[in-house]
Formats: sequence, C-alpha cells, structure tokens
Amino acid sequence: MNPNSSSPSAPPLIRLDAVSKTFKLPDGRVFEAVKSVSLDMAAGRIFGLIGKSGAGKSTLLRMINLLERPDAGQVLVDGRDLTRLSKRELRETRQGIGMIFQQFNLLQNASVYENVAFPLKLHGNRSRTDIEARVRECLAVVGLTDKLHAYPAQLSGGQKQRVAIARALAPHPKVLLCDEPTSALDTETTRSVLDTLREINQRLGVTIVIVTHELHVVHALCDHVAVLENGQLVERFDVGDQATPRLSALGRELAQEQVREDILKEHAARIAQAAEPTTRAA
Ligand SMILES: Nc1ncnc2c1ncn2[C@@H]1O[C@H](COP(=O)(O)OP(=O)(O)OP(=O)(O)O)[C@@H](O)[C@H]1O
Repeated sequence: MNPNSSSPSAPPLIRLDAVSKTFKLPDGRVFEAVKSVSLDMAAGRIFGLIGKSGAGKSTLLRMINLLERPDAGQVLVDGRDLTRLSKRELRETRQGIGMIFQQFNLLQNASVYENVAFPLKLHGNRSRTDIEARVRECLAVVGLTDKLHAYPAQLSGGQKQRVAIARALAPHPKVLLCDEPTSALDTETTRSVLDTLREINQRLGVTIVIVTHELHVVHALCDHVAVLENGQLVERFDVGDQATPRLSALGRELAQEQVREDILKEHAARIAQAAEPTTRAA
C-alpha cells in the first residue's frame, strides 16, 4: 500500500455526495449524464473511474473541480463544499486540484516555461525567482528540464503530456484529475507517463483520479476503481481484491486480466530463475 495513504478511518479527501448532472440536448430533451452518484476517495490513493463510452466518467471527474457544476448533490474536497464557494474562493480552491486532459491543452504560442509558469502567475504574488525555481522543479519531476525554451509544436505527444503534468503540479495540488491522459499516446509512451504519475503519487503524496477506458492503464496504475454504467455507480473495489465477486461486466473483465497478468508474471519469473545458473556459468 502507498505509504502516503490515509488510514481507513480518516475522512476522505474527496466526497461526492449524491451528485447529478443533466444536459439539455439541442432538440430540447434533457439527458441525465450522472445520476445521484456518491463516492468517497481517500487521500494518497490512485482512483480509476471506468465505464463504457458515454457512461458519465468525464462528467463525474469534471464535477470534482466544478468544471461541471452538479444540478444536485455536494462536492467536498478536503472538507470544503465546492458548490457553496464564491467565485474567488472556488478559484483559490482549484489551486489544490490540478487537471490534465487527453489532448494536453497547452498554450500553443507559449514556451514550456511559460506554460508551466502560467498558473503561478495567475494566482498569488510570487517573485520571478520563485516562479522560475518552481517551474524548474516541476519540469525535473517530469524529466523535461532540457525543454524549458521549447514550444509545444516542437514536442512529442508524451513530452506535451509531461508539460501538462508539470503545469498541473506547479501550484502544489493535493489532487490530480486525469481525463484519459494516455489515450493519444503509443504503448511505450503510455508506460512512461504512467510511471511518472505513479511517482508523483508515491513521492509527492498527490491523490490521483483517472478516467480511462483502457483496462491495462487501470492495472498499471490504479489501486481502487469505480465502475459507471449509464450515469450510475454500479460498483467499486480495490484492484488487488480478487476475493469479492465483481458485479459488472467491466469489473469481471478487469479481474480476468489481472489473473492473466499474474500468470504471465509468474511465468516470466520462472524463466528468469531457470536462466540464472546458465548466466553465472557463462
Ligand atoms: N455538454 C454536454 N451537452 C450535452 N450532452 C453532454 C455534454 N457533455 C456530455 N454529454 C453527454 O453525457 C454523456 C456522458 O458523457 P461523458 O463525457 O461524461 O461520458 P464518458 O463516460 O466520459 O464517455 P467517453 O469515454 O466517450 O468520453 C454522453 O452521452 C455525452 O454525450
């Protein structure tokens, strides 16, 4: 278990209490995207939100920082009900909740430095030296200090996502929301971005909530999962818990993949063990 995880009795860092969201469609009909979902997320964990396309995952994620305002229910982050804050208070509170997106959302006409410095210049009155030190620190976390003066167009997809992560980290958030962060990346790049996210969770204690439709991402990163179907929460479980029967098709699929992966790992370990004496003899 992550050493940064809070004890089970500690209050959750994030509490969604019966949140609902409807959208008005162009033809006048009302569509219920999220239907009275209640979910607690403990500090220090990596939490996956999974479900089929259109299940309401992104809408639920965007309610955590009130990019989508729920029609009903409460959103508590670190004990504060975001739905009751003034615009100024909400702006301040959002400093503690970073977010990254599938398409990176970088400022195209700004350098890497300017992109990462942006949230720091926007809030508070930090000195230039302070800002520069923090930008360098965040770029070091994502392994991109050499790209300080590059522009987004000069970077690969993986590098762009790393800049976005550095920008999200700059104001020292407690929570990092990730909306399909690796869907636009190839397998190798996905792996290294997931490694970086894990390191941010373990080393900096940042709680991560990630929306993904890729089950291998859940395996590689998450320790807890919530499954959404048609805007409703159908189940939640610890990824490592194979004893409790899964209620949803996706939950079962995830369990099967876990078993397959465990077998492969065991197999690889056996092969490595068998090869050892030969290596020594050579
Ligand atoms: N602004 C909006 N106006 C109207 N409908 C919307 C709006 N945003 C989302 N929806 C609808 O709400 C439903 C849930 O959308 P959401 O993006 O949360 O799903 P999702 O599970 O993240 O899906 P995907 O994996 O395809 O991104 C979808 O049917 C979507 O079309």
